[in-house]
Amino acid sequence: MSKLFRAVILGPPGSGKGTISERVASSFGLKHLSSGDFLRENIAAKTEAGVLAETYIENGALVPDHVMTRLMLPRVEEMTRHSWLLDGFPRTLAQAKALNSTCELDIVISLNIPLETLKERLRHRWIHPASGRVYNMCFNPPRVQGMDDISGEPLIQHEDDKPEALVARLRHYKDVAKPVIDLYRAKGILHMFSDTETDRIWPYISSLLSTKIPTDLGDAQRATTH
Ligand SMILES: Nc1ncnc2c1ncn2[C@@H]1O[C@H](COP(=O)(O)OP(=O)(O)OP(=O)(O)O)[C@@H](O)[C@H]1O
Ligand SMILES: Nc1nc2c(ncn2[C@H]2C[C@H](O)[C@@H](COP(=O)(O)OP(=O)(O)O)O2)c(=O)[nH]1
Repeated sequence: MSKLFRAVILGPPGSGKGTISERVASSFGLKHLSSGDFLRENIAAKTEAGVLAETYIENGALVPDHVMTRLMLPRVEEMTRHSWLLDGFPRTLAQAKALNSTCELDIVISLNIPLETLKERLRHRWIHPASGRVYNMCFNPPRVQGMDDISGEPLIQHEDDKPEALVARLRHYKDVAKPVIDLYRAKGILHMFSDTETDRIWPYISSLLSTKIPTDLGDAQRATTH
């Protein structure tokens, strides 16, 4: 069997992690594992971890490391036959160390997007809460204003995407993410991308992954996932 490929995508809220992860998943056949989606599934299913996490998320706080690692590591460990891209985890140094002890990463993609761009994007971000589908009223608007394309249900805006909450949230992200980025830089697997537009970053990420991912992997995995 060809070697599996394991990647992490890092970046502040609104940097395009979800958007780029979807492109990586469909172009290279990697599984997109999103901590936010996984948390929402657990909250909806009222699992023990979901119940624990809910209050933190409602208050705009990070879920404690021990809850996150208990939730995410088994999910990562069971992916023994698939290549994957982790989005939203690890978020702290403790989570990054826990992930290190579970698996070896091939690359870490880090998105470096100017603050003004992030503020502008998140101001226009609307979400379908049940699925986590994300829209942007300028970049990828829904087909019908205010409604999810698939379910037709109403879209909402996160309280913490509103301008008042944003600046503090972005500052907090920077403090927490810096040691994680430093760790991956020291390991020599960090690739940083800076721009204001996902469409300009994407060709660079795509060509980087084309050089790193074994050529037969994309086809083999696509054949098993679709
Ligand atoms: N690795 C993590 N560690 C701690 N809390 C997490 C983690 N991942 C997600 N969360 C919690 O779940 C919430 C939703 O996560 P999600 O990644 O979907 O959205 P977000 O914080 O708005 O980030 P982004 O805007 O980057 O997508 C976060 O605000 C946080 O409370
Ligand atoms: N205008 C503009 N908006 C963009 C671009 N890339 C992504 N977006 C939108 C989609 C979302 O509404 C918002 C945040 O993107 P996301 O993929 O949810 O980011 P993240 O929070 O997962 O990191 O910004 C982009 O390049 N330009």
